[in-house]
Amino acid sequence: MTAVGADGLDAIRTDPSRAVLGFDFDGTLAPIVDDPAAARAHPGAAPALARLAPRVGALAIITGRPARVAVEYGGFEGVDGLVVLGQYGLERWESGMLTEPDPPPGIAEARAKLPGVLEAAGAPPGTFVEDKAHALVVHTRRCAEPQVALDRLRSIIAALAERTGLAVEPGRYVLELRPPGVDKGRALRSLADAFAEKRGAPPSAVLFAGDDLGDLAAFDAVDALRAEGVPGVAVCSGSNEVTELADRADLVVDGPDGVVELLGTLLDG
Ligand SMILES: O=P(O)(O)OC[C@H]1O[C@H](O[C@H]2O[C@H](CO)[C@@H](O)[C@H](O)[C@H]2O)[C@H](O)[C@@H](O)[C@@H]1O
Repeated sequence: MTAVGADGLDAIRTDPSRAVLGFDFDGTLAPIVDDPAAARAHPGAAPALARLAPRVGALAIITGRPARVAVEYGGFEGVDGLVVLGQYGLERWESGMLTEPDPPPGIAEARAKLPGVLEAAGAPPGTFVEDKAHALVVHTRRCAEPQVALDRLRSIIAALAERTGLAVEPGRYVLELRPPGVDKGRALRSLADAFAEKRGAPPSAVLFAGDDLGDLAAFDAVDALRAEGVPGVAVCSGSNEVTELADRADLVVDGPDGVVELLGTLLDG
């Protein structure tokens, strides 16, 4: 644990009612599995979030998943006060209400071209596409050599993104084509700013926990808030697939088991 991270945790425990907490879903609250449709939150996640929600300033899941999917797979429907920011902040779910924009026009073109592009690139057996309406995700986890497959597809997915006005979000054996202009850092920042506006004072502390490259933007937001005087903690849900987050984190825990254990200690003031 870094010294500034320990200060951030102390600040949360001292004044939880003004703390802003954000959690990634896959790999952080839900163990990674081969089939994205089979992912489910750790059984302790929803109960721990339900205990925290009424006691903290803001509590959010910030995920690449569609918000409705995260709510369903997480079992978060009954967690009063929880906000789910889906598709990297494009969508907002709160108290059963979902707000989402129309999909960007480039998605339809990318959807039409992607099968041909994958075939022309010689995408290995096991490669498949997850269609999230606002984004398309190319998965290689089920290939015989997932990293080799991902590396083979990187440049053609980047070229397709360029042609269709989309951004590429790389992740754990995935390359995602998604709308530009959103990321988890902006999403976390918007939560902190909304809290400050509503309460007339900045949060007492901010925490974000994640496991994948898309979570680094939220770590950047924790750093930026810290530079403005808000104590912060960046938590890495550790895995042997991604090392970049552990290098940047204040605290590394043992995957979703470790994250759920941490959730249970955040009110131990
Ligand atoms: O922001 P997150 O909540 O971490 O979502 C990011 C992507 O996660 C999903 O893929 C990851 O989890 C799958 C299920 O465990 C796994 O099979 C895959 O290899 C992982 O990359 C999801 O399918 C994507 O749509 C999300 O963007």
